[in-house]
Amino acid sequence: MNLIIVKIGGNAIHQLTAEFFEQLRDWRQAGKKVLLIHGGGPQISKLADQLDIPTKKQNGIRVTDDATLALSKMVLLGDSQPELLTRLSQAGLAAVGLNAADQKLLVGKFVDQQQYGFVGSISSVNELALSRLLADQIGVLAPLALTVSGDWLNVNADTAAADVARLLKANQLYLLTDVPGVLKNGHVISQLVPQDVTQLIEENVITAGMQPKLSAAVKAVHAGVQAVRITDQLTHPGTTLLQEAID
Ligand SMILES: Nc1ncnc2c1ncn2[C@@H]1O[C@H](COP(=O)(O)OP(=O)(O)O)[C@@H](O)[C@H]1O
Ligand SMILES: CC(=O)N[C@@H](CCC(=O)OP(=O)(O)O)C(=O)O
Repeated sequence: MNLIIVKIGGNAIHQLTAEFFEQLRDWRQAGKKVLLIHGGGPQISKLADQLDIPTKKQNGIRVTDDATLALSKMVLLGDSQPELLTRLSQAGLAAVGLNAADQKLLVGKFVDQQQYGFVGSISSVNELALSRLLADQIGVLAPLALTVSGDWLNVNADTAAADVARLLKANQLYLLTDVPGVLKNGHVISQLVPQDVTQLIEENVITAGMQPKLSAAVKAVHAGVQAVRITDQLTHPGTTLLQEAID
């Protein structure tokens, strides 16, 4: 699909600039379909803390029991998504809020129920419905999925964005985060290919939240997404992950 997917982390929702909205406007005017996949992790952790529900993460993934799942749905669909939609509306951009249950948009499967509880990855997307929805508005999609038997699953937002990009063969995937790109010795690495990622993980240059982000990104380029950009601003080049190096 002629599609650009942008993942916006929970922190990034509060740091969107005028340039961000201008870029979205330019893409829409050029006839591109745009899908935003939002996070909300810091907000989920904050509410869990206020409710005395312990936060447990393994490999950057939230271990999600019944109470945490209920809380995650409430925060993502009741706070993070409307917040982003408000910003888009204020910028004069037509947008629609979406979740897995709308026209079975996202079907998911458990990652490892024993280890993570109600955590999933995306196994299929209702491409026809999504394509129609994105014809005349920007889509704003929450990182949740429904299994075929109707269980809700919490999905890491980087994984959700990369899964959807892979399944729809999006042209480009942007992972907006709180750093200007993948850093080595304090400098942004401008271009990476999958082998570099493996090496930088072994060398402990890529750690913490950057590791699941890049693993998801590598899967997306292997599946045919032309480029994945990791940056703090749509208008900054950041780090580009490509399947093969170009000069
Ligand atoms: N090589 C690296 N370059 C940049 N950031 C890195 C690197 N290794 C680990 N990180 C960490 O990864 C973080 C980004 O991942 P994460 O916190 O999960 O972001 P988000 O919430 O936007 O998904 C950075 O803030 C940084 O602390
Ligand atoms: C399973 C899992 O880890 N889900 C994430 C979904 C939100 C997310 O990823 O938000 P950020 O991008 O803001 O971190 C979570 O519960 O935090």
